[in-house]
This record gives sequence, structure tokens and C-alpha cells, in this order.
Amino acid sequence: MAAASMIRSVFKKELFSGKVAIVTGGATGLGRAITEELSSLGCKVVIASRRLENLEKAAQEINEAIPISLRPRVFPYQCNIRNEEQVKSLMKYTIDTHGALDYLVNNGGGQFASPAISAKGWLAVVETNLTGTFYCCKHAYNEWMAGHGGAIVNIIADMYKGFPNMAHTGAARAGVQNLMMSLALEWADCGIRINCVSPGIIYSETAAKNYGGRHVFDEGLHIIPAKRLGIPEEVSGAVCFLLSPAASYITGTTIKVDGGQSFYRSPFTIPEHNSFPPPLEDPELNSKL
Ligand SMILES: CCCCCCCCC/C=C/C(=O)SCCNC(=O)CCNC(=O)[C@H](O)C(C)(C)COP(=O)(O)OP(=O)(O)OC[C@H]1O[C@@H](n2cnc3c(N)ncnc32)[C@H](O)[C@@H]1OP(=O)(O)O
Ligand SMILES: NC(=O)C1=CN([C@@H]2O[C@H](COP(=O)(O)OP(=O)(O)OC[C@H]3O[C@@H](n4cnc5c(N)ncnc54)[C@H](OP(=O)(O)O)[C@@H]3O)[C@@H](O)[C@H]2O)C=CC1
Repeated sequence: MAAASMIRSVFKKELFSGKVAIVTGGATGLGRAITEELSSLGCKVVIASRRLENLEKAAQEINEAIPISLRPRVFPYQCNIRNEEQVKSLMKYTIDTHGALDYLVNNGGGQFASPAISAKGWLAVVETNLTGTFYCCKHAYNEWMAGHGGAIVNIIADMYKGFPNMAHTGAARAGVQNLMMSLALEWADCGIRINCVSPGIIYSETAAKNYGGRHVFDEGLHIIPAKRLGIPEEVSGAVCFLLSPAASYITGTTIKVDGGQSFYRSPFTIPEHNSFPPPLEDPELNSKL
């Protein structure tokens, strides 16, 4: 991750001055880039995830890049988004300590590659990505946004052609996208905007480590029209845009940050086989082929 002093943003300084955000998974990868950019633009950011030592280290590093008179802008808070009580405490802490909750970025999550997963693995991934996002939205709404409005961005994934070998996350992320659309309608009358950002293959050290190394990400290059991987800062820019006043008329939509990957080739190869039924299950109709 780049030193916080090297943060680059195309947005104007102090764009988010006086605002308060929560970024789940804000200590690493995409979440860290989002936290760095938001805080560099004046936002106070509570970063929340399971590993407190990671959060504390990231908060310290990012705060050190901010002028002393304006510190701290990043605040660590331990929270497992799979635990509803912890999510509720996160929202209460943020509002009690910082006086508002303008933005919620549901970024914390993940999965593992596995063709035939256990029910326990399925539940772990669905609870983390879908139910965890639901808990965060629900309590942000209950504790603050229902009365004050706000903007929410959910990070999802490229699941538009199914997600073989990661069916658990494909199902969970599609669920998040549909949840987002429902909430965009249910909560429009409260002044809440909610959208998704859908990254393709975005290289960060922590993400790659989770899959066994950089080479696994590089193996995806042939399915990316841009012919390169993305970086976390390219996702962060889309999140900042969706949170900003420039997106004041945008709700219920998804921005893909994937170099064109989602409508190009699937990484999954179907083995040659002869297992499909003949047309109308009548072998004689094979003669029509
Ligand atoms: C070609 C192009 C290519 C390109 C390839 C690149 C892909 C790019 C697209 C996506 C990229 C990213 O998302 S990058 C982000 C990567 N980062 C992450 O995923 C980090 C967060 N991930 C996680 O924390 C985990 O994966 C997650 C499952 C969600 C939570 O794990 P936990 O350890 O908390 O879960 P637990 O409750 O302890 O575990 C429950 C069960 O889950 C299963 N399980 C958990 N981790 C497992 C694992 N690594 N491998 C197998 N099985 C696992 C086991 O059955 C566990 O039971 P037991 O066996 O009984 O314990
Ligand atoms: N990198 C990529 O190519 C892509 C990433 N994504 C998604 O983007 C998001 C960020 O991933 P990325 O930055 O790449 O990878 P990272 O592994 O760096 O980030 C995942 C973050 O999620 C947090 N997290 C995981 N489980 C929980 C939980 N139960 N409660 C709270 N926080 C949790 C982790 O923190 P901790 O361990 O401390 O809890 C970690 O900070 C994830 O949802 C990921 O699946 C989607 C598509 C592509």
C-alpha cells in the first residue's frame, strides 16, 4: 500500500469536510484505499473489522499523513459484521463519538475458491457478505440514516456470468445487489442513496495472499479487456464519486470497475463432454444438428 502521504485523488480537497463514514474492512486492500481517499478529502472514517491490531496500525499510519491540527481522522473499531450486536455497537459508537453517520461503505468480506463447498463454508461466506451487509445497512438506517439521510456503497463482485468455483460468493453478491435495489426504493423517502461498486480483479497484497499469491491474479489477465489488473485506488475513486454530491441523483445502480471483464470471457472452462440430453430428449432429433 502506498504511503498515505502519496494519496492521489481527482476530487477537490475538503470535498467530505465535516462528514463521518464507516468503512468495513478499512484496514486492508480496497477498504484501506477508500479510507485513505475519504480521509484525505476531509472525512472522519471509522474503520471496522475483526483484527484490531490491523485496524490500529492502519489508522496510525493514515493519521500520521494528516496535518497534526486535523488529526485524527481515522478511528479503529473492532467488529465482526457477522455478529448483529457488534454491528449495532459499531453504529452507536460512531454516532455517539462523532455525532453523525453520513456514509457507509460495506467493503468487508471475502470468500475462498472451492468447487464443492461444505454447508459450513457456504454459511460463512453468505453470512459474511450478504447477512453482514444487511446488518450494517439495517443498523445504519435505524440508528441514524432514517432520520438524517445518507449514502451507502456496497462492494460486490463480478458474478454476472455465474461464479463457478465460488458459487457461495456469487450467490451472496447477487443477493447484495438485489438488496441494494430494494433498499433504494424503500429508503428513498428518507433521502438515502444506496449503490454498488463491482470490482473485477484488483491486486492488493492482502487479497492476493488470500488466494496463494500474485500469480493467481495474473492468471486472470487473459479475461480482462484492459489487459492489466486493477488497483484499489481505482475502486476508491468510484466509491468517492457515489458518496459525493456529484451522484446526488444516483441510487439503486452498480458501477463496474473491472476493465471490461464482466461482459468478456468467463475464466471457467467447461470440459469436453457428451452428457447433455439430445434435443427434446429424443435421440432421433440429433439428425437435425
Ligand atoms: C482465473 C482468474 C482467477 C482470479 C482469482 C482472483 C479472484 C478475484 C476476485 C475476488 C477477489 C477477492 O474477493 S479478494 C478478497 C480476499 N479476502 C478475503 O477473502 C478475506 C476474507 N475472507 C474470509 O475471511 C473467509 O474467506 C470467509 C469464509 C469469508 C470467512 O472465513 P472464516 O475463517 O471467518 O470462516 P469460519 O467461520 O472460520 O469458517 C467456516 C468454514 O468455511 C470454510 N472455509 C473458510 N475458509 C476457507 C478456505 N480458505 N478454504 C476452504 N474452506 C474454507 C470451512 O468449511 C470452514 O469450516 P472449518 O473447516 O470447520 O473451519
Ligand atoms: N480484490 C479483488 O479483486 C476483489 C475484491 N472484492 C471484494 O472487495 C472487498 C475487499 O477485498 P480486498 O480489499 O481485495 O481484500 P482484503 O482481504 O484485503 O479485505 C477484506 C477485508 O474484509 C474484512 N473482513 C472479512 N471478514 C470480515 C468480517 N466478518 N467482519 C468484518 N470485516 C471482515 C477483513 O478484515 P479482518 O480480517 O480484520 O476482519 C479485510 O480487511 C471484499 O468484500 C472482497 O471480496 C470483490 C471483487 C474483487
